[in-house]
Amino acid sequence: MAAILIVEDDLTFATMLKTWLGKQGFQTSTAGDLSKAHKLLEHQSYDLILSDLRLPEGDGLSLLDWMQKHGLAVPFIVMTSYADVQNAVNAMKQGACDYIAKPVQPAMLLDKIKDALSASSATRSKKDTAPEEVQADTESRPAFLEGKSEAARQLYNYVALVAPTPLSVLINGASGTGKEYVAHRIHQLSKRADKPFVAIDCGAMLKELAASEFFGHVKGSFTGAVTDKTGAFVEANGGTLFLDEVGNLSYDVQVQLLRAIQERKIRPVGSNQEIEVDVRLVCATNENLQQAISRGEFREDLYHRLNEFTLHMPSLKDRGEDILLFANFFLDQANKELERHIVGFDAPASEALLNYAWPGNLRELKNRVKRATLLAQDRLIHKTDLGEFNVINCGEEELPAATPFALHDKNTEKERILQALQTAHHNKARAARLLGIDRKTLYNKIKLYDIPQ
Ligand SMILES: Nc1ncnc2c1ncn2[C@@H]1O[C@H](COP(=O)(O)OP(=O)(O)OP(=O)(O)O)[C@@H](O)[C@H]1O
Repeated sequence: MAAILIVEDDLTFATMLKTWLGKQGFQTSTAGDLSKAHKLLEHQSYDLILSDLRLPEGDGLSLLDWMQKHGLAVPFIVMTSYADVQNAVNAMKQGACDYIAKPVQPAMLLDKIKDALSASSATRSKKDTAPEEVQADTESRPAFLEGKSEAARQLYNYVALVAPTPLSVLINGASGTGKEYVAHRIHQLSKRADKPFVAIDCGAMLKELAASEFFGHVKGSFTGAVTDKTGAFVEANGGTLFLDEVGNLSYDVQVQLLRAIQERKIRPVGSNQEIEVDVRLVCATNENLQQAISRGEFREDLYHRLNEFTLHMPSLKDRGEDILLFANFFLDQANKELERHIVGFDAPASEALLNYAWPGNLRELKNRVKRATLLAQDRLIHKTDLGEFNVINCGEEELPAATPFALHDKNTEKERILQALQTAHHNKARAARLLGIDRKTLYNKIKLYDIPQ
């Protein structure tokens, strides 16, 4: 039985319509004004909306607008007087599927309702019949959104310019801003798109195994080398090698890496044969490598090799217009993953999303939206579903100088690391400072305790 919402301030007419539609086999609710309509739409699902054009506190057009902002795509029929036909046409331009002039002729209204309902179920089943296509697409490459803010426009202009060139790219930006996603994008838009994209997390790599990770090894070359191993350079041959957290490489490994890049040859550990390689390097860092150079921790010659072109990732708080776009994008992803059908965010939730400083950037937004999708009781996400928004500023200067989560006891170590990561919004540099350990140690412990990243 299709459910219809009647939005009409003339109560007598609304009741007549309700009774008559009920007799035709429809389930109906009525709203006398916009706020009641908003409330009903937030809590219930409708198959069709029948709305008067003129309403107290606004009109049918503003209801359409509200629905679009909340991602509600429900067939919408406007009821209007003859004098208002131009506005009805405007409503159709804005997304209404039909209009009917008052006084309403019941037979004509019934035809229009049936047409609108069958058109909408046809669109739905068309969407439902192509799941494999959607599936294949989302599985073969990461689902990606660019955004519409000025900062995003500039970033993707640069990405489009640099991607097809052979230049090595250094992407810098705070944790969770999407550096790895941009690296993928560069690969997809490059001439190497049909060759491999290999990602190495230098932050999580043990110093002793780094050479083997990059260049491979031959069986028996060191204790534990029980089989031959192909390194990342050979795996990525012809394609792109992405080095995340490149600032974490030890000095020795930096020397070996520089040599491989300069000579375009590598030698697996324990082998005396050199292998020619052709890889494009894209690296990411959330620390200031120039400062690392001045401290003598990062080689300047390697820095210049890796940094033929720099991309700076904007923080989410500087991408105001993109916040709700990403929130809805992550909501779609979460709905699929969690098999839920949440349709959007209510006004206070949207406002909270827009006003928050997002210290954990896109990663934090994605996590909050996923959690809210799971918790939401209604069709729309409310502010309370999104959790607390009181930690507004997590800038370095705000961090306590002491190490409140310091690791003293092996039994509680994992729990403390989890707490520190949560407090630092999964920014590992900050979490490491809170714990009083360096970032490499934190990465090793994350691996040791199998903490999801
Ligand atoms: N453009 C995008 N479109 C869709 N999702 C994105 C996009 N950018 C980032 N994300 C999401 O945000 C999360 C964080 O992105 P990513 O891992 O690329 O950030 P990062 O800057 O490399 O973080 P870190 O420095 O901590 O490694 C990812 O899990 C991804 O799901």
